[in-house]
Amino acid sequence: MEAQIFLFQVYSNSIITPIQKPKKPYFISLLSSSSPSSSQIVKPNRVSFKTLYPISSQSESSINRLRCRNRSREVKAVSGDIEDPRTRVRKNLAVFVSGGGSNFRSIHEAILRGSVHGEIAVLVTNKPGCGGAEYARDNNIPVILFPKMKEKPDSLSANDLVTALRRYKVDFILLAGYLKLVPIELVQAYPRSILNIHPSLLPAFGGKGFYGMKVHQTVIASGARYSGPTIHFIDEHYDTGRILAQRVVPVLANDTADELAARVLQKEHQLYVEVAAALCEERIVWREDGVPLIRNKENPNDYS
Ligand SMILES: Nc1nc2c(c(=O)[nH]1)N[C@@H](CN(C=O)c1ccc(C(=O)N[C@@H](CCC(=O)O)C(=O)O)cc1)CN2
Ligand SMILES: NCC(=O)N[C@@H]1O[C@H](COP(=O)([O-])[O-])[C@@H](O)[C@H]1O
Repeated sequence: MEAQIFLFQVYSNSIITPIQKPKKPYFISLLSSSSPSSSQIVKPNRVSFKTLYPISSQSESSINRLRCRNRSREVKAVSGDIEDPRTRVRKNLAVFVSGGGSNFRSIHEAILRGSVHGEIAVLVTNKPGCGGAEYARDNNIPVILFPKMKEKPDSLSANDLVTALRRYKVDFILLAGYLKLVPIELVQAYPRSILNIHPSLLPAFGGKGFYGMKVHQTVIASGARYSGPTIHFIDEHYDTGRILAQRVVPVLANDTADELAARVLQKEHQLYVEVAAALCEERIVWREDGVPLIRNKENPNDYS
C-alpha cells in the first residue's frame, strides 16, 4: 500500500528535467594500461565520465586532468593536484533489487560510514515485499515499483520510471539482484551510467536464466576451478555490457552451491562498495576501445 501511495505522488507530480548534455571532452587511449604516458588524443564517440589529457612536456605531476562533470556541472580543468572528493556534489544513486538486498545494504552502510560519497535517492523493485524494499522503508528510502505487476495495472511504465528517476536527480543506477530486464528506454536514458553485479566471471555463466543459485550450480557442474563476481555496465541484453571489475574465488572440490554462493557474495559486497566509491569520485575512465577502467585512488597512474 505504501509503495502504491508513493507511486501516485511521484506520478502525479512528475516533471521531466532535461539532462544537460556535458560538453564532449577529448579522452585518451591508454595504450599501456599502467601509464598515460604513451597516449594520444582521440575524438570521442561517446562522452566519458573522466578525462585525462596526455602528459604535457612537463613531468608527470603536471598532468592536466579534465574532470568531466556529470550532466548538471561545468567542465573544469585542474592541474596536478587531486580535488578532495568530499568537496564535490554527492552523486545520487538508484538501486534496483528483487530479493534480500544484501548488496544494497552493504552499499548503504558504506555511505553511512563515509566510504562512498553518494546518496541512495530511491530504491526500485519488482517485489515490494522483498528484503531490500523492507530495508529501504526502514531507512526512509523511497521505494518505486517497477515493472508493472499484473494485479497493479496502474504502476509505472518504462518512460514513467525515467521521469521518476530524473525527478530524483539520479546520476547512476546500480542493479543488485534485480531479476527483470531493464528496458531499452532506461538504458538509453542513462548511457554508461547503469551497473549490474553478476555472481560469475562473465562472459561465462551469464544470460537469460542465469541468476541466483542457478549460476553457482552450473559453475560447480562445469568443473570450473574459479568463480567470482563481475560488475559491468549494462546494455539492452542480459549480462553482455562492458565489464568494469571482477574478483576471483576458488571453487573447492566438495563445494555445495550454497557454500560457493556465500564465498562469492562476500566478494560482491566488497567489490560493489569499491566500485560505488570510484563511481561517486569520478574515477571511471573509458579506454579508446570502449573498456571501462577504474583509476586507483592512491596512485592516479594505476588503472584496473
Ligand atoms: N538490460 C539489462 N537488464 C538487466 C541486466 C542486464 O545486463 N541488462 N542484468 C540483470 C541481472 N541478471 C544478471 O546479472 C539477470 C537477472 C535475471 C535474469 C533472468 O533470466 N530473469 C528471468 C525472470 C526471473 C524472474 O522474473 O524471477 C527471465 O528474464 O526470464 C537473467 C540475468 C538485471 N537486468
Ligand atoms: N544474474 C543476477 C544475479 O544472479 N544477481 C545475484 O543475485 C544476488 C542478490 O543478492 P542480494 O539481494 O543479497 O544483493 C547476488 O549474488 C547477485 O550477484
